[in-house]
Amino acid sequence: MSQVRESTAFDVVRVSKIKNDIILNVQSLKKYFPIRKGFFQRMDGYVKAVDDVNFYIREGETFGLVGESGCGKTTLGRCVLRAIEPSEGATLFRDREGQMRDLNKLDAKELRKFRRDIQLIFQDPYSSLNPRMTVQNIVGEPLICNKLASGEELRIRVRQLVEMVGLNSRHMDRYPHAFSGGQRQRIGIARALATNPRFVVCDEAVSALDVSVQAQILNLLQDLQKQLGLSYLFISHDLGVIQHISDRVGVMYVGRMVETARTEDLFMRPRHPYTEALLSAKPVPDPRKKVERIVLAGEVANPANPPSGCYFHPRCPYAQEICRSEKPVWRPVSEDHFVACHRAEELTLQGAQLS
Ligand SMILES: Nc1ncnc2c1ncn2[C@@H]1O[C@H](COP(=O)(O)OP(=O)(O)OP(=O)(O)O)[C@@H](O)[C@H]1O
Repeated sequence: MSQVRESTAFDVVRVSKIKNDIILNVQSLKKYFPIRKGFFQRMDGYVKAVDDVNFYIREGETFGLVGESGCGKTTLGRCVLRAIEPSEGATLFRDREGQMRDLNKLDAKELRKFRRDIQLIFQDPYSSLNPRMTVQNIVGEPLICNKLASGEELRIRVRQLVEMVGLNSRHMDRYPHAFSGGQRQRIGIARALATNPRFVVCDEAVSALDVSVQAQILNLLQDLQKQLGLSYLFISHDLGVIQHISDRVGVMYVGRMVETARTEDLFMRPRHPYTEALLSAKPVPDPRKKVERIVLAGEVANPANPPSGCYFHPRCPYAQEICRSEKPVWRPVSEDHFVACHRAEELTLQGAQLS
């Protein structure tokens, strides 16, 4: 625990010291993309894609990350994987010996070791698989690259993985084009699981699929989680999917985490006005149970030039002077429920009907 920083504005550090079931603890994470202009590519500010984000994920849990397009979900997922370098902050990950290690401080060699433990399932099962490779080669590649299997052992391991995701192992010598979208996503999952990871980032993993196929893949991910003890960071813009799969949910707005809570708590008792508005737009199967839709005024803020104070204040129906001038502190409002809103303790907000 020596690498835990003391400087965060709230209690995640304390939480992680008390609870040893946290696998990932993200602290004050930032990713600012430089904006360059003109012939000389002069620096002209930053896009604050991830702006001081804090959250944690427990072992064996699914943490759903939701928010409008462009709010920074993908960038956050990539920073956690260190597929892109964060600008600042810590990503503490529990290693197999139980120690929390800051992934952002690891050198290339150490990071390679961790890469086996942390994998990514992509959104698009059509473009993420190499069309010139067979299923055997696609799924086997991470095993070869990490020197985990070769020869007959490799073939046996790939067959196990392919069967584990519900595909017929007789089709291992076929190419991706011979499979449907759902089957391709199963191949992508088998590949992600090849190195026996403990933590998987699922970035819009079912968004490109038909609704009936979505349900099958979500069920598969849940079965695999139970079987293998996986922890997921599940990124989606679809609240229905997030509600179905997540144990806890985080809501992002313009690069910032505005609220995290257990799924039922977040849906039934939101504490941030943006979460309330997002939930009010969620489709429900029974229209008689529809809650009043909150139509937000104005546009989503520009992450290159965010507003002062709370980034949501220009659109917030509850905004007061303090919201315009001061950034709200990220703080716990009840167990496992964190929020960044000046008025979180005094507002009673409308929840959603659970479907
Ligand atoms: N490489 C980059 N260079 C500059 N800006 C970037 C880069 N990647 C992302 N951004 C910007 O960062 C912000 C967050 O983008 P990101 O793709 O993470 O959002 P998102 O919530 O995943 O959106 P979507 O659901 O549409 O994928 C956006 O304003 C985007 O334009």
